[in-house]
Amino acid sequence: MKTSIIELKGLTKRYGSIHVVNHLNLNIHKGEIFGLLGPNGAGKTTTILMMLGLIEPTSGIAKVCGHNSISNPIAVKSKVGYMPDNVGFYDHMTGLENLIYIGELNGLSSKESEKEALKLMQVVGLDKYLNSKTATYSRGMKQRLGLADVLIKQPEVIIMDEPTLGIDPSGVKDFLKLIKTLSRKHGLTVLLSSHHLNQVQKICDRVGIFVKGKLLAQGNIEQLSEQLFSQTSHQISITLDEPVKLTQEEELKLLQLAKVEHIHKEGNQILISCNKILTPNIVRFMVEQNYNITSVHQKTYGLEDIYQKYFENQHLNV
Ligand SMILES: Nc1ncnc2c1ncn2[C@@H]1O[C@H](COP(=O)(O)OP(=O)(O)OP(=O)(O)O)[C@@H](O)[C@H]1O
Repeated sequence: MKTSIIELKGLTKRYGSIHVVNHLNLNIHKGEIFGLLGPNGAGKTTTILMMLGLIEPTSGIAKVCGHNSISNPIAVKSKVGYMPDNVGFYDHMTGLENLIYIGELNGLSSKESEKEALKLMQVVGLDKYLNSKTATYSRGMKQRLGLADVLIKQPEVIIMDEPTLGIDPSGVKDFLKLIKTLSRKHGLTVLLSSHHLNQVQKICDRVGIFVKGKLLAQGNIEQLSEQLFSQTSHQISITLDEPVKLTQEEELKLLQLAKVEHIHKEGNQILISCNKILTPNIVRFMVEQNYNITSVHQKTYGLEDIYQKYFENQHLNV
């Protein structure tokens, strides 16, 4: 059975009459990377701060590593490394000095802290910038140093608020890869909040879609896709060497293939929606009808599609 590291039960935060977080139930398991996704103002930061015991919930329970965040925030803080969206450093000190200082604040001796800091600067890829003042660090370098700050505490859980904000695309890729490697290597549980879907999709084991304080859905990409696109979960596009001229009879036969929902023809292309992967059957059918196929593309739904469906769908029920 999976061990829950973060457990939220009916977690609620109200300011006046406004529910910023509304009856949130969520379990995050040991070693998993969970992405809390939602637009600005969804309540992600408030949720994180309640998990850390920094904001008191109006009602409900938040537990991290078995400790109640409200009654035992110190125990929670000893297990969690928190990286806020804007990590601050002492700009007049070097990256290494900043990290050693954080190590000391977390109870390491100067010697231990220096040893650990040197190791971590290498882990996060800042070994060439040990002695540069953090005032000269780029945003991406600061995020890496922020991660080292978190790791020097040897946490069991890492919570990151918008960790990729303001980093360039190649920096983001490297940074997320680093998080994934660290999580897998050390069995670290990672919760990250973000609205950068494509990035998150690459490293998260599961995501939760959070809007106006409510968790609308949670699961891995395949599960969410299945829930949302169960009627037309697959689209196959076939390109021919000439404009598509399916006869009515052919179209009917195609529709009779089990699970074909819809056929759309445009120029040399035919787009078929079905709720089961039927690519081999459809290709065989087209070949049997003597059509020359130049390409076949099978669309699978990604997080971008899932997100869009939740946020841009007129029927959104929140
Ligand atoms: N102390 C407060 N008093 C009143 N409203 C607040 C307070 N703190 C947060 N809010 C409101 O709660 C809502 C959720 O804020 P929160 O910062 O948790 O969202 P978020 O999902 O982290 O968004 P962002 O990505 O913009 O940080 C916002 O509408 C915010 O204005």
